Amino acid sequence: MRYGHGVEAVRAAEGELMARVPEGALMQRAAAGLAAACGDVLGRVYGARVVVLAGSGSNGGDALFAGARLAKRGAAVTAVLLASDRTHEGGLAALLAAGGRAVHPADGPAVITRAHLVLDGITGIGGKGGLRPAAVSLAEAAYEARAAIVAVDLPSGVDADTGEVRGAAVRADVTVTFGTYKPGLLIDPAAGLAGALRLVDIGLDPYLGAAELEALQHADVAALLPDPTGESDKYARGVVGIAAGSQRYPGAAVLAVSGALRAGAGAVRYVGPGGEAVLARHPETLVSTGSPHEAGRVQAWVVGPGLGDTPQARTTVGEVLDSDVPVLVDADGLRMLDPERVRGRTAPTLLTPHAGEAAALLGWDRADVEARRLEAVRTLAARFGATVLLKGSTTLVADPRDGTPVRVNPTGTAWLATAGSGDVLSGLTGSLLAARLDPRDAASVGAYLHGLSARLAEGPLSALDVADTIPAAWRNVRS
Ligand SMILES: NC(=O)C1=CN([C@@H]2O[C@H](COP(=O)(O)OP(=O)(O)OC[C@H]3O[C@@H](n4cnc5c(N)ncnc54)[C@H](O)[C@@H]3O)[C@@H](O)[C@H]2O)[C@@H](O)CC1
Ligand SMILES: Nc1ncnc2c1ncn2[C@@H]1O[C@H](COP(=O)(O)OP(=O)(O)O)[C@@H](O)[C@H]1O
Ligand SMILES: [K+]
Repeated sequence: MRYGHGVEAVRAAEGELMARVPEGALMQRAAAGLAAACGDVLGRVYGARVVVLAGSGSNGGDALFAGARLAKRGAAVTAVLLASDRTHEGGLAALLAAGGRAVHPADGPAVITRAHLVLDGITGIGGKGGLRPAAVSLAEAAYEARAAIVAVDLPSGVDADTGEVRGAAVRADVTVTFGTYKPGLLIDPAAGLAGALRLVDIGLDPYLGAAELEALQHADVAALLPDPTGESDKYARGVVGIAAGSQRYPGAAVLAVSGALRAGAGAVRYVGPGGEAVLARHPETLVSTGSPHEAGRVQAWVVGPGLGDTPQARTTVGEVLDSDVPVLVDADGLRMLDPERVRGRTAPTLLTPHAGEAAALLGWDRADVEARRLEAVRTLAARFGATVLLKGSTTLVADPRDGTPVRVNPTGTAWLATAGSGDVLSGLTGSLLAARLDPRDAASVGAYLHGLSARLAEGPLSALDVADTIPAAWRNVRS
């Protein structure tokens, strides 16, 4: 598991730790890890041209001390001092003593043009808002120079706590972060600017407290996958009910059923007008044309994909919500939700909106959901008393229980932005709910397998390709 902590928790932990170690020790640990990462990026440090963009705080201090270490190993290091009257004194002194030099920002672009590596030490967790104009032109010069850009702790200009990007920000190839992942490194749009992440242990762990965010890794998913045992029968493995599709969108039914079958459901019961299309593709499906309560026993329901917005669809959603098993509501089903009705359910509910659907549920603009994903998903979970999986470039899963970390899915790929892939996710996740995973686990394992399937499919893919690759993703997690 990867854990993320916000600025307040990091500052508190730093305070505790600093009281126990010699002054400056943490910054030296950070700088040593940073210099080692720069060495890996450069391949050969001796003779490399390195530029340090040094802001006024400790982030600049980390970068300057790392620059000093690289200078000692034979790199030609130039610091561009963004606030020359407030530069970290010890860091600058160390760099100059190691043979580095310092220049004014106006001279920055000329040295950046020739650099092999640019260290972004403008702001870290103390940054407020986007980059200021002097820094913007340096960040642009670094980007144009095609130098490798290594961000110190965070790409400067992004919001460490939320992943928001409110102005200009550095676009890094690698971010070397200290002690723990900050939310802004894991959540888009900021995460998209961080490049590859590298965590340097500076000894904060014992003082960090409960995580705010979690990202599952292969081993975590492997431990949660519901593999059948010798005693399993189809009921023990989980029967999932799918109420999806319409005359107009029978394909949504096929895709949701595909997702469920590929994710190990013991059986899939389908209700709705798409039965013929479902059977043509998946003859093993138990199809009925009546209403959900006539379909027979299921361990979880998926309702909503391609359902349309008709009185019949509303009745279907209402009946499913009346059931006493976990329910996943997606797509059209989300338009028919009353928070009180969801809150009053006896079994868990999982909502899986994309940004547009989340915006409609919240009464926000879609762009605001995309900019403030963490706030959006938490607000929805609290309002509905439900687990919420917010889809998109970073899929987030929030639980209504207080203090439960939000899960961030690390496996997505933009190739998933293809019609119908969300329907596959709903069936896949419904199958995990039917296998009795806790809704938060079902949602985060579902998103993980879904993203991994798309990655394994490599390149352009259709939603059915995603479904067909789920077993390979399952094996990949197991291997
Ligand atoms: N002090 C220590 O021993 C350690 C410090 N670390 C580093 O210290 C950083 C936090 O340091 P600070 O609290 O000094 O804060 P930062 O260095 O992140 O930034 C604060 C400084 O930047 C200025 N600033 C804020 N927003 C700005 C903007 N948009 N444009 C330009 N300047 C802006 C502020 O005026 C302030 O001087 C961490 O991110 C990390 O890099 C630790 O990770 C390692 C241990
Ligand atoms: N830029 C992106 N990067 C990664 N995943 C994405 C991106 N855009 C969309 N996705 C994923 O693709 C799927 C699309 O689902 P959805 O929006 O419901 O589409 P549909 O209704 O066509 O099935 C979701 O799993 C979502 O997380
Ligand atoms: K930085």
